Amino acid sequence: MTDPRPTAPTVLVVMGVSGSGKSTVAALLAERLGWTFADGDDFHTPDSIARMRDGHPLDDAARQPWLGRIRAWIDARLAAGESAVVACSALKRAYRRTLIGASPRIRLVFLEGSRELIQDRIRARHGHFMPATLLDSQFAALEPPGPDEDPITVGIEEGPDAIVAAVATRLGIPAGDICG
Ligand SMILES: Nc1ncnc2c1ncn2[C@@H]1O[C@H](COP(=O)(O)OP(=O)(O)OP(=O)(O)O)[C@@H](O)[C@H]1O
Ligand SMILES: O=C(O)[C@H](O)[C@@H](O)[C@H](O)[C@H](O)CO
Repeated sequence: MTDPRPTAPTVLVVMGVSGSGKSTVAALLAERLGWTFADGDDFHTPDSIARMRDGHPLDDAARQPWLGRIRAWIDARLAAGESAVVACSALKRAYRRTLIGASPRIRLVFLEGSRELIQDRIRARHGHFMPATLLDSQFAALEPPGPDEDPITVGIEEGPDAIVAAVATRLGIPAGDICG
C-alpha cells in the first residue's frame, strides 16, 4: 500500500492571530511528527518586542524583515532535506507570499477561532510580551487564507491534541504514525 505521508521535506507554517495557539500547536505538531520546530516570536528584533509589549502593533515595514528571516530559516531546512514546523502569525496575504511564495513544499495551517475565545486564552496566559489590547489590531490585519492558498484550516475550540490529530489527518498521516 502506498504511504500517503509527505515523502519530500515539508514545512508547515502555523498561522493565526495572537493567542490562537500557534506556538502551542506548532511545537506539539513538531514533537509528534519528529520535525524541527521554530517559533516566529524568536525572530523579532528586541525593538519590535518592546514595541508590542508597549501596546503598539507592528506595521508592514517592521514585519517585512522579520518575515524574510523566517523565510530564510524555512529555506535552510528544506535545503538540508529537513521537514519542519514554524509558528508565525502571517496575517496578510502579502506576508504569506514572502513566507511561502510558490513553493509546493511549504503548507499553511490556519488556526481559526472567535475573538471571545482567543481573548479569554490571552487573558489567562502569563509571562508573554503580547498584551490582550493588541488583539483588535490582529483581527483587523487578518486576511484569512483563500482557497487558492490551500490552507489546512482547523478550529481551535478543542485542545491541542485534537488539533494536531486533525492536521495530521489532512496531511495524510495515519493516527498511529504520530507519537502521542
Ligand atoms: N487548543 C487549545 N486549547 C486550550 N488552550 C490553548 C489551546 N491552544 C493554546 N492554548 C493556550 O492559549 C494560550 C495562547 O496560546 P499560544 O501562546 O500558543 O498562542 P500564539 O498564537 O502562539 O500566541 P502569540 O502569537 O501571542 O505568541 C496559551 O496559554 C496556551 O496554553
Ligand atoms: O505579526 C504580528 O503582529 C506580530 O509579529 C505578532 O503576531 C507576534 O509575532 C506574535 O504572534 C505575538 O505574540
